[in-house]
Amino acid sequence: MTEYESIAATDFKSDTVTTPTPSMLQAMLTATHGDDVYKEDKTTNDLQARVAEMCGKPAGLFVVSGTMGNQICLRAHLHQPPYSILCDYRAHVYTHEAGGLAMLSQAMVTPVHPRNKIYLTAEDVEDYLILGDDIHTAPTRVISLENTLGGIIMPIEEIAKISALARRHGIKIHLDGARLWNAAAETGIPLSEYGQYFDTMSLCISKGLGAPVGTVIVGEPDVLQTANWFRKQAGGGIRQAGLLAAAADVAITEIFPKLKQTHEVTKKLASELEEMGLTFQIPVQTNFIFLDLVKSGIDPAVLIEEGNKLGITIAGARIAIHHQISPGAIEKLKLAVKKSLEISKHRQENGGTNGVKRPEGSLAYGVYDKIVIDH
Ligand SMILES: Cc1ncc(COP(=O)(O)O)c(C=O)c1O
Ligand SMILES: C[C@@H](O)[C@H](N)C(=O)O
Repeated sequence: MTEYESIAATDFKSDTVTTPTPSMLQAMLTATHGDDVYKEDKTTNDLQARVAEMCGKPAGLFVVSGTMGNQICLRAHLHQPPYSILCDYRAHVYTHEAGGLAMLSQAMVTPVHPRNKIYLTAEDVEDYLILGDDIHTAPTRVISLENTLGGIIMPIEEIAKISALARRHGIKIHLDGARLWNAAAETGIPLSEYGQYFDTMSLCISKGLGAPVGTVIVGEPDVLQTANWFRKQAGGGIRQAGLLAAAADVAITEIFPKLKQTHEVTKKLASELEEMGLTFQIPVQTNFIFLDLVKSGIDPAVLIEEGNKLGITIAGARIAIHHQISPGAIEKLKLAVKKSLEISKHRQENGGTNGVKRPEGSLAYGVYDKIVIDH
């Protein structure tokens, strides 16, 4: 396969920017062209079966995005409002899915702050479950976990305890597994071992795995049939889905095995940034580095600007590493950070402020660091 350089080679804003490899594009040319709304596309059906089997689940459904995957799984678990969904206060399903839980599911959310400030524990969850039928409440009907969350791997022992807690109370449990591939690659734990603890899981193939489009949700056939109904309702029925499924299939085969290497690149960069005096908001465990710009006194606007001058894209405190990031871009990122530190030091030495302060108690999550630039 000929060497190529992706436009994502210099883009640190997310791992969603990964672009299809030549082999993915090649596979698209030979994909089947069945109509997936009628379940007639072999390439799509084969992908769904492959991911379901990897996760130890009986059924899979190909959808166009992680947001759709999460929202239709969660909606499929909900039957009679009032009800609520319990999740981490930073969870993507709560913070970055356009209010879908309120609008599509008409659900209340119980956003929980982990005591350890890193990942939810069974103790955290148990303290906030809404049980019983008190008419003042919206009982918890689904627990939604995220692994990885901000690159953090949730220990499977904790997942097992939370799953047992959910099942003890007849509560459904969903995993936003947009980056479960990263957790599995880093821990060596098979997807199927994670799958045993969840009623549904949503796995994105369009992030670190690099497919152009697509997520596969897995679970029991009846639940996915209901989810498929909501997919269709949202206009998510896909005609010749095989073109996209073919690329996704190659992404799993070719890029999933490379994720561990991406994590090593991330950790090496993190240690070099630490040597420069940087600190991080949360531990670096997979493919994300969350710089603590407040502690280091770096103004995010300066960091973004210094990156642009060097021809790389930095979005803020979160540095996302993926398989298409070039070694040259890594060097430029370190230079941008070095320059930003110098500018901040110069400002402070001349009586200025570094212009950065974080509202109390906020742990920024998502694409941009939610900090106030106090000009
Ligand atoms: C953890 C997590 N879950 C779900 C999603 C949603 O995926 P999509 O952007 O494909 O809707 C994202 C973002 O891409 C994410 O980071
Ligand atoms: C922005 C957010 O939705 C996306 N999932 C990301 O991690 O970049």
